[in-house]
Amino acid sequence: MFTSEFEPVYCIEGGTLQLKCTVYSETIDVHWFKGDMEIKENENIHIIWADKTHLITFKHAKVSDSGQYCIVAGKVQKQLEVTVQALFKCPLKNITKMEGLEACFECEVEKPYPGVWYKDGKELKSSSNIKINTIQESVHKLTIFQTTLEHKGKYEIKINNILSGADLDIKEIPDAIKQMSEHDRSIFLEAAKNGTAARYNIRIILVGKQRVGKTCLLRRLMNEGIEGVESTDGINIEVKKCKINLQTKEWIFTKGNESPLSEYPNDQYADCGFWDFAGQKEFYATHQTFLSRNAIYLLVVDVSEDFEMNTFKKYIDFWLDNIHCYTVNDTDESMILTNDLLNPPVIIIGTGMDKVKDTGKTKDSFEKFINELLREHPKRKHLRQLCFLSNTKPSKDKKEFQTLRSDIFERANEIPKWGDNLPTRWIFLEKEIDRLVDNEEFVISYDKAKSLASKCSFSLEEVTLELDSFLKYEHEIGNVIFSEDIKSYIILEPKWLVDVFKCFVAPFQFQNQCINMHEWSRLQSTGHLSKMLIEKLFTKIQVLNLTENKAVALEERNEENTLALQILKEKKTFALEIMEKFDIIVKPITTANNEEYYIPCMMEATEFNQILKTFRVRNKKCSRTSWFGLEFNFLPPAFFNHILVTFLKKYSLCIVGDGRLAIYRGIGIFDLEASKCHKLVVCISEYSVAMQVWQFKKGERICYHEHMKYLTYIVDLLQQKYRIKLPYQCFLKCPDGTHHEIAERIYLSDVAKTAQHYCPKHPFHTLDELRRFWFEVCIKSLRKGKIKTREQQAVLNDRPCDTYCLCIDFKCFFQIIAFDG
Ligand SMILES: Nc1nc2c(ncn2[C@@H]2O[C@H](COP(=O)(O)OP(=O)(O)OP(=O)(O)O)[C@@H](O)[C@H]2O)c(=O)[nH]1
Repeated sequence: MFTSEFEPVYCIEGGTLQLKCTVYSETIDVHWFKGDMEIKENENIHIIWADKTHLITFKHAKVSDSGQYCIVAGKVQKQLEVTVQALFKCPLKNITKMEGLEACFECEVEKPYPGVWYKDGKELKSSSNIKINTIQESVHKLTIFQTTLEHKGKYEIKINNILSGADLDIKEIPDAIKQMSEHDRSIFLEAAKNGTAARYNIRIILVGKQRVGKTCLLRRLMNEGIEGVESTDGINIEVKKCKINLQTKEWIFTKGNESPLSEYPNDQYADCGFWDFAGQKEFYATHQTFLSRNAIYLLVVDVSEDFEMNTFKKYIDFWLDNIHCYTVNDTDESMILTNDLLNPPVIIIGTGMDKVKDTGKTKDSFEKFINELLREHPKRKHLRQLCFLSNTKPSKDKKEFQTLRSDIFERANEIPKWGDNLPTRWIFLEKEIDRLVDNEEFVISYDKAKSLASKCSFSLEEVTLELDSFLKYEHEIGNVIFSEDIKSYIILEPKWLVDVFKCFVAPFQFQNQCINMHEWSRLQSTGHLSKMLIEKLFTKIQVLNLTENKAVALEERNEENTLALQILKEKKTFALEIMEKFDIIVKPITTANNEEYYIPCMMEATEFNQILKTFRVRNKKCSRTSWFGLEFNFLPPAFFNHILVTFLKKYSLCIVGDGRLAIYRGIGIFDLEASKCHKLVVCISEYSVAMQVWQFKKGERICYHEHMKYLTYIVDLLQQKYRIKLPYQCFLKCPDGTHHEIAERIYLSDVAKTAQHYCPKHPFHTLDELRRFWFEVCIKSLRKGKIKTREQQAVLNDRPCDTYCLCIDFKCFFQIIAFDG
């Protein structure tokens, strides 16, 4: 029947596929089959014959055209093997890259054809950031040099009418990395070249007044009972005990000695950590270190209390202010959710519902109360919802806590970029650190961290550089505590630092091991922290608890213990250094080169009048300058310390008669020069810092401008360092006035309006009188027209007085005008 041979046919996808046969007579009908199906003509398939020759043509062959074909002529059939080879030897592959890195799509084709690239259906051309090229005509490449989030999308290449496509996913650089230096960012990107993975963290911070039920609420959230709950000493941190399934939103807890949750994959489960802050005020000086901008805050209040009580309002205001200062400025995108919402989110939880008679009424009046309290204040924008419950008498199925868990998860989702994409090797190192923490190794040496980093394939030549960037990132997000200037040790578990802090900063109820020590009462009155007291206070932490006697005994026994002892000593020194770093303790500068530690936040308050008496300030031979001060909308308690400690590190403290240093709670008195006739007094009260100079030499007209400038400088610097915003305004006050009372303050933003100010102690003060101690240019000379340029007149007449402050230095005058404009 057939007069032709049937050889296997081969063709490349997109090309023309032709199958041919000849039969012995023109009258014979030929039918083409693939499998059982007869092939019919369509726009891609043509079937023709001429005389004895039959031909079937596939215009654009597809890979699916491959297979066994059957050609039937009368009752005879022949088999024919057809292979259509895919055009793309190597098709495009999906790519996931960290933003900022290079992304390169590549494909290889069987036959050299030109290709056209598309992104989301639109043709792409080469540009400064995009390169399109071909290697030996068969490898097509598309390179995007510096990817941004806009480059995300579907990329395709069309070659000989065949498309190959793949997705480009761009992972955003974690926010914490964006805040770091250019150098750290480039190290991060280098590490990210070897692959990245996502990691989700939720930090839930419970805050509020003491005894309102924070710890009970934490226990309830963790599905535990509330028996035996005691007042919290410091901060109770519960981490690595809870994971949340990102899909099902189920919360998974471990209890007691159950195996840790490390087997749950990071990209499918979020790590959830709880930080329960003690409510006693004494702890506030150290709490700031552990507050975070990347957290969900549960502000707990006992709604069975009288809302109208001043303390009730004060605590809500206080915590919302504390949280609000993380909203750095209005352009910080990560903090602004929408026009009406700011991050970090806050849920107010009203406990004690079992104690109120009419729950409906309580809810209504609490809502009304919050509305009144916050009104139009921007801090209101952190508030997400109010929630009412009882810890002691929950509902039967405890559904209210389940609902709260779901709400918390929803809030976490709202925090932009809450899933951080990290270089895979960084995640490995995080896991190594978790393992150490599971074995209760909370502090490790830098060398040990280095060897762990090498184990996790950190770049060999630059292991310390990459390790430092990694540690800075982990510090920024609150997983570890690391400081580049005290590198000897790294705190892997913030709990350790909380423990160190609470050894020193805690209400007396938690310090009764010191009850019999006169050093303790000395600390309270003078701030002095003796070596013996340090040792005693350290006994509060198990791992640092080794008294000298025990130590010597150990030392005598064997060498290994000597080494252990050495490490222990080093860790104690490190603990002190780190407390110094956080301004909890300080070695003040004195003329006698003081080497002793002081702890200003643990001192009891001293009456200012008492200090005036000690220094005989009311003596005729002493004159006092006006007060210059800054009044803040809100000043976090830790800033109280930071400001005072910064002065203690720069200015030499006065020494009082009995050899005591002139440091008091919130007050430092410093000698400005060797004759000790000029004493700078810095006073920090609730929401203000004020300074005055006591002059024990008459007849001098000195301007203390540089000290005033130093104060504003450090306040601005501290805000930058801690990335919080603390708006303030400058004020002046009569020399005899009290620094902490708001009454009679003359705000610099008002002084341009009047030249004289009423004073209750004296009939009035001229502005010049108050200003001349702090500002070199007095308004009088401006008024008298000694300075005549138009700009200067403008300063005199219209400019807000903050501009005056900056204008005093004539050398700067020109720049300042430009600054204001
Ligand atoms: N009736 C009632 N009592 C509660 C409720 N929540 C907590 N308590 C009780 O209040 C007391 C203090 O509870 P904690 O959970 O320790 O309070 P806290 O806010 O953590 O206290 P600090 O750690 O000192 O700041 C305990 O005796 C609890 O039993 C509640 O909803 N109703």
